Amino acid sequence: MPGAARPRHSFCERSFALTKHTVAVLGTGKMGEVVLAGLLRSGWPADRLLITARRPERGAELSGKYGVAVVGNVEAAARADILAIGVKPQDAGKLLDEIGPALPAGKLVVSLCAGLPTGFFAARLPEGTPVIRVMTNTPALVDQGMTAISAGPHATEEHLALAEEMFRPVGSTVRVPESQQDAVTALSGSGPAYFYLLVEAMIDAGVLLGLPRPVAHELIVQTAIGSATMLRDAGEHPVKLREAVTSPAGTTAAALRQLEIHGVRAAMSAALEAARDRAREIAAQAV
Ligand SMILES: NC(=O)C1=CN([C@@H]2O[C@H](COP(=O)(O)OP(=O)(O)OC[C@H]3O[C@@H](n4cnc5c(N)ncnc54)[C@H](OP(=O)(O)O)[C@@H]3O)[C@@H](O)[C@H]2O)C=CC1
Ligand SMILES: O=C(O)[C@@H]1CCC=N1
Repeated sequence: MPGAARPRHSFCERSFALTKHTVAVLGTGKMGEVVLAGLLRSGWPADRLLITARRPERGAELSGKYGVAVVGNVEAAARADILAIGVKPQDAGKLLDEIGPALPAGKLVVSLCAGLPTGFFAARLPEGTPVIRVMTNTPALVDQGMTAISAGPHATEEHLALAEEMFRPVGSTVRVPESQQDAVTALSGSGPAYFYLLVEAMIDAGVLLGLPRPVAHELIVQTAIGSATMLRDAGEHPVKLREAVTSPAGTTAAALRQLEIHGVRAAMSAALEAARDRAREIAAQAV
């Protein structure tokens, strides 16, 4: 994971609300680090950030890299205004048992956890604690993240705005009803992995066709970037963009035929359903 780059916005350029808040990331693994690095890149002062880690060596690594204080979960919960929960869903219950009983009033809890409903948090935290559920993704590392935000119990417009302030500097944000979060997780939360798998498969196919691997890699990565940029900027439906590539009786039509024969659409649909179902299962199994 990359270190904190030069801030793109100064702290004073940041909006109103956040300037007075301290954020703690509880459970700073891959996604917690993405959030931490994003906040620092966007100009958040390191002295307004706290992190927790289960393993001391992980804490030391992060504090050396980012210059933020590593504290225990209970201390983080006591000192910070916003608690970003970055542990795996399976570890969330234990963490909440640790911080819940002593959690002072007025904290905002922002869950990054896939599958877990906000009710899971509310049931383990003092009555009245506002909870927000977000589903972000790893491209936030390069400020191209996609973050969907849902209000849970006691979360007000101000809390939603705070969550947006946290994630907007690292990509796009959208508000969705919490009932849509498992589908969001299947699409954009896990989505980067699908693209990486496709790219990997295309590179391998290029090698099979006789291209040197570095050449195949460069060809496909740039093609992915170009295609993604057109999807975002061309204002055209993906079908139109695909049709523009597909010459009559040409190479693309021959390839697309094979993709259809091999069930690429059905595979995508089944994959996303499986991800959605797994999110539901995680929630059902959470203790
Ligand atoms: N990876 C992704 O692309 C995405 C992940 N998410 C969500 O983000 C969350 C984290 O996922 P990810 O970053 O991949 O997982 P990681 O395992 O990388 O991160 C979880 C971290 O939490 C630490 N941890 C566990 N329990 C505690 C505790 N009690 N106190 C302090 N730290 C603790 C773990 O420590 P240790 O190192 O010892 O295991 C680990 O470093 C999950 O809930 C996941 O659903 C959401 C969107 C995308
Ligand atoms: O695989 C997972 O469970 C997490 C949630 C979305 C992306 N990674």
